[in-house]
Amino acid sequence: MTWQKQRLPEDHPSVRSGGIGVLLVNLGTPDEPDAKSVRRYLAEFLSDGRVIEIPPIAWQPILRGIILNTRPKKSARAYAKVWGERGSPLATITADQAEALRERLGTGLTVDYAMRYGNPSIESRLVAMKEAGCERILVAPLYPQYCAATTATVVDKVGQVLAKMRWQPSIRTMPPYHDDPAYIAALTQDIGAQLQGLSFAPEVLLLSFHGMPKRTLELGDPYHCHCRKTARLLEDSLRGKGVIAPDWRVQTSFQSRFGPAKWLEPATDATLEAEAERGTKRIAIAAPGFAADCVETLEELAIEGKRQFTDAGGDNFAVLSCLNAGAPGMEMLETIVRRELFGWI
Ligand SMILES: C=CC1=C(C)c2cc3[nH]c(cc4nc(cc5[nH]c(cc1n2)c(C)c5CCC(=O)O)C(CCC(=O)O)=C4C)c(C)c3C=C
Ligand SMILES: [Fe+2]
Ligand SMILES: [Fe+2]
Repeated sequence: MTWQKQRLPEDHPSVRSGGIGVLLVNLGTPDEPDAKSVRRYLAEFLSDGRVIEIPPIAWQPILRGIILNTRPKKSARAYAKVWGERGSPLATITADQAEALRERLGTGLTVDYAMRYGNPSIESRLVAMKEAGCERILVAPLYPQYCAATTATVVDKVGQVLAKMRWQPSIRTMPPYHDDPAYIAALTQDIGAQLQGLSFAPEVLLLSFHGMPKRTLELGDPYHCHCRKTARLLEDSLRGKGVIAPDWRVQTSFQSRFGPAKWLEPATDATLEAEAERGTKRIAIAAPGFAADCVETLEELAIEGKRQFTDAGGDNFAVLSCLNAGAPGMEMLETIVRRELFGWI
């Protein structure tokens, strides 16, 4: 980034320009694990028409009258179980990913992170990057599988922020990377290392993705297909590299159902129970669709999932960590980000 003072009239404001930035974006999380903070976060998240595809006139009374009076208390209890010294795991890990990427890309680039809902907001970070002189910004939604409720809403938000700027930076957005060889290789390496460290040999490796209303698949959202393709490529890679034994089964499921509508199936909780009931004693779960561990992996899978599996008769249960800011995941992110910055750096 350059501090351009050359040949400006004395009374001309100084402007920073010429910089290039990368903005990592994840979903968002409450500021604190209490009902008030969770309520504020859920109110923003669940008011997004990309997330709840019901007309606001019908949805807002349900949201304000029922959901925001019941769910925050329950969700806050889940967040409290996984909250770390530095705060929400999702925010902490995303900050660590930005730091690690900054080190890998070198000092010539500005690397920051934002949350689609909550803090730090996309608006605050984009404005800060522009003020720091970034004229070109790569926005990188940390979602391997494209989904309107996640990827598209980040791009929508960026558009809303740009709409308020007189002097806009040029923007690129990182594409989904569900079938990128760098992503499959990172998962293979990371999952392989974690499986080797287990004290038991699983009979089943369950790949659990965040769910979506089934209707979105019928409306043309590629999310389900992206998840299925990731699962297929990952299983092929794990088998091809001898990471998993030939007799292990690899299953795919969808977690975190929200509301009464039909969601993608099979559901993770039902799969865990069904596996235990058919006699599976040892299971490992990976969540390849989450770039960072969060309440959905650390509480819903690691705590609730374990209870569901063992209550139904299972013995050994392990949830593997997400790629987070570890070397395989950061290697992948650096590869993809450098590719998307082509021509800019
Ligand atoms: C990884 C992709 C994700 C998709 C697709 C997704 C869709 C989706 N989610 C909800 C509702 C909730 N999700 C919640 C948490 C949450 N969701 C994702 C990711 C995806 N969501 C993450 C990374 C997180 C964790 C956030 C954290 O702070 O750790 C929650 C909040 C928690 C709770 O109350 O259970 C809700 C609610 C919908 C409705 C949806 C698609 C329509
Ligand atoms: Fe979600
Ligand atoms: Fe959940």
